[in-house]
Amino acid sequence: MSAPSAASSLPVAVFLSPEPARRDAFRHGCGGRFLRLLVVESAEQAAELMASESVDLLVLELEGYNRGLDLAALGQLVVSASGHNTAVLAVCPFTHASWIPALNRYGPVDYAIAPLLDEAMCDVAAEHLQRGGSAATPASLRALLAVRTRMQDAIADIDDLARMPARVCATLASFPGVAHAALFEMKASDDLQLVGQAGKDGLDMERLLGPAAERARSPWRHAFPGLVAALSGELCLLDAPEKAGEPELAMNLLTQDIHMVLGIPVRLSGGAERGSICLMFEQQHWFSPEDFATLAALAQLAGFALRTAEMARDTEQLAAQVTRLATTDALTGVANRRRGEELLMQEARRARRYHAPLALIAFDIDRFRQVNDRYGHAVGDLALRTVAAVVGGVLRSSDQLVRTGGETFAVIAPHTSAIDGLKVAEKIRAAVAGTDFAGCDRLTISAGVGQLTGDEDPDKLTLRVDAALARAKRAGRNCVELAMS
Ligand SMILES: Nc1nc2c(ncn2[C@@H]2O[C@H](COP(=O)(O)OP(=O)(O)OP(=O)(O)O)[C@@H](O)[C@H]2O)c(=O)[nH]1
Repeated sequence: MSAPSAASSLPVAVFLSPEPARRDAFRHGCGGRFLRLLVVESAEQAAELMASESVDLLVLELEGYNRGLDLAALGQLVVSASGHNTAVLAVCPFTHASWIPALNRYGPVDYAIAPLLDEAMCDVAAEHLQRGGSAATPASLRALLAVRTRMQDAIADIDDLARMPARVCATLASFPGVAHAALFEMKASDDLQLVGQAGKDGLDMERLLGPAAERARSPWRHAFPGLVAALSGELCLLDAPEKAGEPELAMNLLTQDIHMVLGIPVRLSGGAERGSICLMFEQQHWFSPEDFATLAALAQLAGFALRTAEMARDTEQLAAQVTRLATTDALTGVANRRRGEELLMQEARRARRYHAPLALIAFDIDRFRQVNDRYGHAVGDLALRTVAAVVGGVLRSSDQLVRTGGETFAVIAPHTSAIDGLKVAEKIRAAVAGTDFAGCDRLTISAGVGQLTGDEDPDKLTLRVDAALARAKRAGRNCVELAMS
């Protein structure tokens, strides 16, 4: 690029905007600053001009492209500008900052963040030309690369997945100039959750943005970069809070000494799920193309971290569900036989340790075969569910009801002696006898009750209680028998 040699020979500039009003405004406001200022409406016109005469500066006014940017056409223009030694300045709307790294892939492009007042725009263009574009800042890139390495370490610690989002934020907040880092995740179409934050004391994203429930519908969703990036999937760079057009938001940020906010979209899976990284800076910071590439890599890592944490949560839930299925009787919802055996072993150990009594009750529905035979299996099933519900309703919360077989159940009753166990069994018998069963006659149960003795094996107690239950059947049913010791 050829810098202006003297004030008398101001450089030649081309200003490209699809919007006539913007072209007029720039021509009137900034025309006097250039030896020649040519305004054009399309990339083709700009390319023709650059081919026919020497152009020092090409200003791409991207605000007019909100409804769709022809990246390939503008990219070709950047390629041609770099071939002609023409400096390129993109004036990019803050909500579409991803256009900057996208254009950077075609060649060197400096940027300014819009909206800009006309006067400020002329100053930026002139400044840009005088300093010969923005120099890359290796120190900032080094710092960003160091953050990336620390982020990889933070993610590699899979032993503490629940704290991963917080670790990721703490790592992001260590980038020089970042006062606060936050991670947002879309949990549903209107549920944007703050999953982690770290930074300067007193800076709290919840307080800044208000209640989580309204975040995705907040009027600031078009203004605050963390929200814009998560909701639209666009890189959003607000380099001055007042540019967002939300005075209250600007005041909140400036009160906290925040002068720049960057929102980087985060992809959570191949689909539409997404989130964002939100970095708040105390000072403005210029990003080189390498910086943008590193920020994109950080967003990928953050996406991986969130996905991993989510997968860990899913696996935990799945494991809990498998355990529940493996230990629960599908028909009645009470503990199944296998779980019952485990519970009895556990309670026997506890009873011994604390020298507390433990009672076991086994009960069986009387002549249940007749229910099935007369009314059908479906009515029988419903009766079994009703028995489980009725008995569950008369037990203490510390008692465990178990379905040990087809129409046989057991109750493990901690801190319960044989005498008290007899009372519980009697309560069960009376409750079942007093219940109306849908679709069939009244039902009764027979029960056997026993108390764990000394160092008795729980299996032995089960045998004694089953024998007592058999005696209750022989005694005419609808009664309770105490197990012999
Ligand atoms: N509907 C239904 N019936 C079941 C289920 N499991 C076992 N049964 C039935 O329960 C009945 C048990 O019959 P028996 O063992 O002869 O005992 P009973 O008819 O209750 O007679 P007593 O126990 O001697 O009073 C059988 O008809 C089984 O088919 C089940 O899950 N659903």
